[in-house]
Amino acid sequence: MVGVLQVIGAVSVVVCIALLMRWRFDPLYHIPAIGPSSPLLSYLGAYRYCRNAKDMLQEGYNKYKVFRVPYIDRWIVIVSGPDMNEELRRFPDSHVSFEVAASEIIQTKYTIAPNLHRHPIHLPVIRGPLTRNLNVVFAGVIDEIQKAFVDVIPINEDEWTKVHAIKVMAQDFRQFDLDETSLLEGRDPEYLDTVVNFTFNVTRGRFILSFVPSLFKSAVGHMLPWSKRAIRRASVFLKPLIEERKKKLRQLGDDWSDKPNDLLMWLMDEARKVGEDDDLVVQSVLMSNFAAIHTSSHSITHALYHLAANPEYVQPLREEAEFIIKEHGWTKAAMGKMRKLDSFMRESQRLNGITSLTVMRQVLQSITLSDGTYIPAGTIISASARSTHDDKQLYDRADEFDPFRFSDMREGDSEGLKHQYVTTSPEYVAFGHGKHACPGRFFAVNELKVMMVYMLLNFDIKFEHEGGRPENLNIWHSVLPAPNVNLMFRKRRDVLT
Ligand code: HEM
Repeated sequence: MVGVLQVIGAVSVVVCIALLMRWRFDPLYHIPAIGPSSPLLSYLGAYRYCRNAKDMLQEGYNKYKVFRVPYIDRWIVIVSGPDMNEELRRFPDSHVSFEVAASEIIQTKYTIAPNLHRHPIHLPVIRGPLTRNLNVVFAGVIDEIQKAFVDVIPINEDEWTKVHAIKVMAQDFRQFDLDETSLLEGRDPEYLDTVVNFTFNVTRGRFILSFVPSLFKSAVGHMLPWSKRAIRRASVFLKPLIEERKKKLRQLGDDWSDKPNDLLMWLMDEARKVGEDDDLVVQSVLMSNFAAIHTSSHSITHALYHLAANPEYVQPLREEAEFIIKEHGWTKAAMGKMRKLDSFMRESQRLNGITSLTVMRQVLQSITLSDGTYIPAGTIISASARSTHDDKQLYDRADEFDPFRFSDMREGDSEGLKHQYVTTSPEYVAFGHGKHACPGRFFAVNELKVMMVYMLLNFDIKFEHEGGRPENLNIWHSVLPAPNVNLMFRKRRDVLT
């Protein structure tokens, strides 16, 4: 018995020494940690970061130029302030990589699809044809939005109708999910659910993998069922459509005069360029929707919460929208002219960006930052969007929602474009900044504006229960609109009661 206890004691001592050595000789040891950094205790810090990332990031931002926060299974190094944000985005792809960081954080290979990890064809499509064809896509989007609203917000003539904002906005976005599949006869509910639930399943898979040691990640990752199931289900709907288009391509080639100009066709073209088949097209439709649906639905929900909390802003926004639409119709040009709305949306996103961390990169070759901090290869490094946007040196009354702060800045300003919703800068990183800033933002901004204008012009909106704007929910660095909140919609009357 004594012998067994001695062995257990000796093993425990060896494990403790090994953990202490690993901690002491961790190449990130010299970077200040927020929360405890010692072995095991750092998990308490990770638990706190999960619930309270905002405060921990703010603490680091106030104290240090470079610091680290504990994520589930690793440390993330954070830089503070616009000058460091700018420095980070300037590192070349040979030294730091957005793709590797994203795929490490999301575990793309297992939670989305291995093929997509090798051939991210959605990127050139979103950057290229989707953005170039915004005018063409725009007409379809307006049509779809109008149809979608009739489906998801059934309004009674004179009564208030209860609407669960997050759910309804996500439903709305799935109904015009960037490709002709949304126009499939009857908008098949199974396909639409597959698209929307995909995000949830990616998050679930990622969460499970975070508890799996690196050595076993591949084995466990390959066993996760959800992305395979989603790809199978989406294939049932997409593959016949893809096949039909391929047949036409074979028959007509360049003479196909009414070749569709939509996401599905652009993805098919891109897959052909990299020598891949229909599976990659299906995966990239899902990936595009993954990138688009929840980001957009959360952003608009945040903005609606501000509108419901501050009904005094409804009138100026309505007046602007009515005036501009009268002159320019429901066009992309009209959306571009709505500066107050643009500012309202940008300000909502300044305070409620979908993530507290942006400009995230994985270091491929060790780098040294301008303050002398050495960052070894393999580290994930990021800017703190949350704290940058709360910085009182950058924004007057930074903690207040001031909806027209950006349109006021644009008044008579030769740098007007600098303050529009799509523009990124070291001070405004809600869409990231630099080469890997969100490529879908040009599409998203127009889409969100059309939805806001539609709601402003057709509905009165208030919270089900009074008491102001509900607090956001922060889980790790994700910033979600308060769940379980109902908004009340009513057919618009000119005077709000
Ligand atoms: C308001 C809505 C949206 C928000 C707030 C948003 C935000 C972001 C952010 C913060 C990033 C990471 C950038 C970084 O950290 O440097 C990102 C990347 C990305 N977004 Fe968006 N996004 C939105 C809508 C969309 C839409 C509609 C699409 C697709 C049409 C899209 C496609 C992407 C893609 C593909 C990336 C990865 C870029 C890359 O790999 O270089 N996003 N987005």
